[in-house]
Amino acid sequence: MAPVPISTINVGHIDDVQELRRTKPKTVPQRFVRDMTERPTLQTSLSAQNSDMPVIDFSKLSKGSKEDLLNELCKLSVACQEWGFFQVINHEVDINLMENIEDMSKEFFMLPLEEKQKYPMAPGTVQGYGQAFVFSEDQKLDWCNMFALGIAPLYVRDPNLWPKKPAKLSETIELYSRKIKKLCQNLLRYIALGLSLEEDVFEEMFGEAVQAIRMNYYPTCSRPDLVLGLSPHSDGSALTVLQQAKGSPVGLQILKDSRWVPVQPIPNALVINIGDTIEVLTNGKYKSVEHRAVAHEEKDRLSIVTFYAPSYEVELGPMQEFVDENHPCKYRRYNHGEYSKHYVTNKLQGKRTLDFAKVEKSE
Ligand SMILES: O=C(O)CCC(=O)C(=O)O
Ligand SMILES: [Fe+2]
Repeated sequence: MAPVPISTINVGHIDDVQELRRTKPKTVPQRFVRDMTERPTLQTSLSAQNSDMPVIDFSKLSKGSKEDLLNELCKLSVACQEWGFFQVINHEVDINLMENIEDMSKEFFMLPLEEKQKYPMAPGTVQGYGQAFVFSEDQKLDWCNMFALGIAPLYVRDPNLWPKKPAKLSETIELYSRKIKKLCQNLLRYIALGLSLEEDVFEEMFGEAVQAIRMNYYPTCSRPDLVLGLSPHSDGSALTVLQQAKGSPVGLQILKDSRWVPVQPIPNALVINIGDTIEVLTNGKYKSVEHRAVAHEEKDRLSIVTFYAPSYEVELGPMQEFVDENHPCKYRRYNHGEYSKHYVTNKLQGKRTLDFAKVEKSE
């Protein structure tokens, strides 16, 4: 994703959260303390209640009877309309591979700071080790360390940022990303079928898809009630695939009916969410839902997140199938590369990133 001119950015000193935790375990610097309205303990956040987020059985889509397929497509469609999120089980991504990437990512985050800082995330960029989307000194920081890499096409890669330690992490990321790509391609096919579209419509439209990976490591926090692990946002992708490491506490929350609903991890499942691209293409029928992560007092948490999006050259807008007199066109057409630039620079303004493409209502 295109960087903002670095000369224009002053982000001040950004504490490394793991170091902060190690050296001053009781301290939460002011820059991490959220305004009252953003804190996770407000009445608006549900904690006791489990979410009923739909669970899709991938094997029923790929290998089931015709009846299984139709039932599961129907569930998938409801999930995308009402939740924008679902968990997928029996997804054909090898469990050992998932464990390997988890273990190695944890090992990476446990390395000394000097080692991790060999791959720095420069202000205004979104690849490398550090905090993404920090653009100003006044901005609140997330209680999180991130390590992000562009995966595909090859031109989005920065080879200097691919880690040398642990020895097999880079190789594992490569293999994992190929399997997740396959899953995204398949899910997009089923999403198309569930919308009564040709099954290859998204793949053909997207061209050479852009794929990126981000590991989010949330250290424990002495005051999880004051901070956020990750600020509220919707994803700028078409689809996002999120793996929660084994033993992770509940951390992801999604905004549903104006309440923050926690996502209960299901062992070996992957969490999938609809990103902004699919919301635009379906003219808002499928939702790119806001979500955030909260910190935890006793348990650290790791998530491994893949973003799958169209090629930057692609022009996007609502498909004609989703626009009629009852469903007026909500989004204008735009270039996905331009949108991606906007996404990176605009997250700090607390606006929905899709406002970029909203069609103004004329009275
Ligand atoms: O760690 C999580 O659960 C959320 C991650 C996420 O939303 C993201 O990386 O975009
Ligand atoms: Fe996200």
